[in-house]
Amino acid sequence: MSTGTILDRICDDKRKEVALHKSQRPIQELLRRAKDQAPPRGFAAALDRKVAEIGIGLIAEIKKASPSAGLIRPTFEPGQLARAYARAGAACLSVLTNKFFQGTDAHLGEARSAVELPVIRKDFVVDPYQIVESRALGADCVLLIVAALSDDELANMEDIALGYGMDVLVEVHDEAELERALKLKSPLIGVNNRNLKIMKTDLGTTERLAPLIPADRQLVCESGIDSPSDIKRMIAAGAKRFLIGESLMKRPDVEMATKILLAGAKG
Ligand SMILES: O=C(O)c1ccccc1NCC(=O)[C@H](O)[C@H](O)COP(=O)(O)O
Repeated sequence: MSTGTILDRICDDKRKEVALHKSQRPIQELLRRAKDQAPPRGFAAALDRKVAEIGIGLIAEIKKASPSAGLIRPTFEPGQLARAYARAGAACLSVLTNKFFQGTDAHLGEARSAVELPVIRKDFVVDPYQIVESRALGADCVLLIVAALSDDELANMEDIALGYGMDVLVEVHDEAELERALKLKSPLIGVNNRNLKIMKTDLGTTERLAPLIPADRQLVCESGIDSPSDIKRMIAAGAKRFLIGESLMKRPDVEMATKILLAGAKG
């Protein structure tokens, strides 16, 4: 019988998957592939540019399914979705490569090769091997979830990612995790509004944590943003950068839905 949160379950599964990958693809091979990649596209810089240009930096997520919502988008073509998001004015893409979200590593390459936007590999990193693997797949940024890692693991994996020139999005859910995140070097601090214990989103999380984020860090408001009024509320709390998946993925016309969200947030 499984205990703990969904995060515990996903991370336990990921540890097994990484052990298998290590036996199939030795680290030396990944190191070579990571070295052969073109340089990262500059994820944080792309967000900054969009914030300067239109006031909002959107990380638009390519997400087929999720543990909380089940199947979100039955018709799913990462390249097409990436182009739709790019046309609508997203700054960056997030691509879920985790099987709990019906994501695959191939989705990342398909989305990234379709556009010029930087891409975060959205997965559950539990081992430094996955940082090298992410770069070998072409990722421009990786996610480190504070709740899933020790301080030493966070610092080590952040160093490896920064060494490749990738950006790192450090994700927190509460004050204690934020305190730990601020010991790291990365400027991008993701505040995830999704409570993984009860699987509900609460925008009050960003409202609570935003004032605790120093001016030299950039808040990324993650999860549960459904409408222009949600974005307006989060802007009032101090957010300019957003990670949005489900509310865009469930619309048949993703480009139009993204344009409406971005335009409505300004008005
Ligand atoms: O989305 C889930 O159900 C979920 C469950 C367990 C761990 C993580 C989960 N989501 C990951 C994310 O951070 C979101 O995909 C991302 O912030 C976008 O959120 P949303 O706009 O609510 O799809």
